[in-house]
Formats: sequence, structure tokens, C-alpha cells
Amino acid sequence: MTKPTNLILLFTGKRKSGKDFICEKLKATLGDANCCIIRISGPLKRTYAENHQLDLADLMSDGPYKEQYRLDMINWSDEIRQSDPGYFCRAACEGAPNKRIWIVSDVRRKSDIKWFKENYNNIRTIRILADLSVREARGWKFTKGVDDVASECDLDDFNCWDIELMNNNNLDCENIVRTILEKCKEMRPEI
Ligand SMILES: Nc1ncnc2c1ncn2[C@@H]1O[C@H](COP(=O)(O)OP(=O)(O)OP(=O)(O)O)[C@@H](O)[C@H]1O
Repeated sequence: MTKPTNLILLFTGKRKSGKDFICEKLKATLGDANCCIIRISGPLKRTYAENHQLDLADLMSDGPYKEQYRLDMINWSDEIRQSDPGYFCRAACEGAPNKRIWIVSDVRRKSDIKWFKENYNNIRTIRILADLSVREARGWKFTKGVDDVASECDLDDFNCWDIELMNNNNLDCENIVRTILEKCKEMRPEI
């Protein structure tokens, strides 16, 4: 399996907390040569799209198409996870490039964290938070079967984050990127 040489950052957060936004900013700051973003949902959506004859590009985008299929995708992927909890994490890492830092942007379950810790060293877990009103302004609306199931709630009672940060606005975003870079350097001065 491909190994990142330095560090794996596992990002988690509720829907519309801004995980993806932060990961893209962090990647832009660290530079393509040093890091890549890994999405566990990548192989998940690819296989789902193939099995259901759907447009993968639309499914990967942040819009209504993704929301339309989110519930069914959750249920479909849960069936696969039941027999193999690491299936999608493994598939995502197998397809990932060999960079010093892996930024995993969509960790949703304790079993995801467990899988990474069992298979790699130098893991850091990062929880992105945002006020409910901010998430609503970004398009979040409570959806039964999505917001009240394991894919969204499994990590609500996980209290061992290495870093927990608020992302309500651009200033918060800058602070998050700076804090994470400092932590990276503490661990790995060569970064
Ligand atoms: N700090 C910020 N400043 C301005 N806009 C932001 C900020 N953080 C996130 N956003 C915006 O909020 C929206 C949701 O962000 P994003 O897609 O990153 O959330 P997410 O946590 O990955 O959501 P999901 O779990 O639904 O995929 C996006 O349109 C993004 O551009």
C-alpha cells in the first residue's frame, strides 16, 4: 500500500462545517508537491455511480445532485461496511499518490479512524466545528435519514481530537490553517 512519508491529517465535522473548504485552503498553502487530499467518498461514489449508471462528476460536486443521492448512498455503503469496515478507506489509500502529507477530508466514523491508526503511523485527528446558524446559511437543512444516522453522528461522542477548531468565517479559516501548520511543524520540523 502507498505510504505517506510524514503525516496523515484526518478531518471530521458535521455537514457544512466546512471540512472540504478548509482542506482545499490547507492544500493550497502546503502546495501540491507536499500534500494531496484523499476523499474516502471517492471510491465510494465511483462504485455507486457505476452500479447505478449515474454521473460521477455531478456526484462528486457540492450541489443538489449529491444531496439527492446522499441517503441511498449511505444505506448502500453501510451494507458494504458491515462485512468490511475498512473497505472504502483502503480503496481511497490504494489510489492515493505518494506525498509527505495526506489530508483526508471526509472521515465520518470511528471505524475510519481505527482503520487509519491500525494501518499507518503519525495520524492527527482534526474536528472542524461551526455554529448551527452558519451551517444553515451554507445550505444545511436537517434531513431525516442523513443527519440522524451513523455517517453523520458516529463521531459526535468521540472526544479525543488532537485539534478542535471553529470555522464560522474567513478569519476562523485563516486561524485553522495557521494552527494546523504549526502543529505539523511541531511534529515534523522538516515540513
Ligand atoms: N470559512 C469559510 N468561509 C467562507 N465560506 C465557507 C467557509 N467554510 C466553508 N464555507 C462554505 O460553506 C459551504 C460548505 O462547505 P464544505 O463543502 O467545505 O462543507 P463540508 O463540511 O465539507 O460539508 P459536507 O459534509 O456536506 O460535504 C461551501 O460552499 C464553502 O465554500
